[in-house]
Amino acid sequence: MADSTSKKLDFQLYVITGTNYHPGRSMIDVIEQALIGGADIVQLRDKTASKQDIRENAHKLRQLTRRYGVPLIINDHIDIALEAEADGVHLGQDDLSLAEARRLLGPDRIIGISTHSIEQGLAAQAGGADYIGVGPVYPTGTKPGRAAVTTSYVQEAAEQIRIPFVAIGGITLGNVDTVIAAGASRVCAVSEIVGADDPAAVCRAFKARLHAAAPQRSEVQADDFAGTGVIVNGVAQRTTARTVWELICQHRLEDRRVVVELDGEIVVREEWSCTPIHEGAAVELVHFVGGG
Ligand SMILES: Cc1ncc(COP(=O)(O)OP(=O)(O)O)c(N)n1
Ligand SMILES: Cc1ncsc1CCOP(=O)(O)O
Ligand SMILES: [Mg+2]
Repeated sequence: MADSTSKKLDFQLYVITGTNYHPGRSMIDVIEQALIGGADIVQLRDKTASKQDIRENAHKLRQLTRRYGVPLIINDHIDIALEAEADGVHLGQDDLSLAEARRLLGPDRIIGISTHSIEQGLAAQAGGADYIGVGPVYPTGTKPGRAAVTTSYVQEAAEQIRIPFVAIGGITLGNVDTVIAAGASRVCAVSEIVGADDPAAVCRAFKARLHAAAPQRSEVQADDFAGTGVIVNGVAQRTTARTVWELICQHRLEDRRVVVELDGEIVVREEWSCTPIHEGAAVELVHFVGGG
């Protein structure tokens, strides 16, 4: 079975594989770095490998994403998604139709649809897509020959689309603030993340920007979730943070030097985004002020 028992899609940072961007490094290592940095959802996309290789990578990614409690989406191949027990598929305008995909996948699996105009976005929403891709926002070598939709479509999507939409295409740390300002609260990147020397650091930086733009997002969306009771620096409180990293962001400490102790044990920085916050957790967030 896929891991998502409900399809409540709660993500900000979507990472897609792109092995051509990291010669000499394994796809699993690079994606694990992205997960350590806080990527919330992973897509396996490989337009050149044999079906057998994609199948094997799907199984490896399924194991990895399961360890991090993160959904796995397979690009294009419904049969591989089912076989690898992925959480869903991503399909483009020229791929299998949404109706046929839903028939094959059933109601519980996630279906994401690429859209390049507000008309396509509204059609995918009406047809039962779980999320839509909005892009490419900027021209990108990862999808050569596809015209950019620009931030105008991001703005239209923010005004009119009621299911989650994710901005994709040429998004970097240099332009993500513009994309967020246009109305995106979720972004997806390939080359900027998997081509980086330090994918974890790039993901942390993306998450900090997304969180700075919408610090209340999870509180607003979590209408059926009153939060986890925790004690932070001796103060009892409820938090919607799912991980140590999210808690740090909620306390606006993401850009500070912080030492974290959870139930008396130090949590090293590399583990912040994969360390869950549990009910009753005692957390010490020690940050250093000024000087060095
Ligand atoms: C999140 C997301 N958005 C868009 C795409 C592109 O899908 P598609 O248009 O089918 O193109 P290919 O990826 O198959 O080349 C995507 N994969 N993911
Ligand atoms: C698959 C896809 N679909 C629209 S843009 C894109 C590629 C995004 O890659 P990058 O983040 O490297 O521009
Ligand atoms: Mg496709």
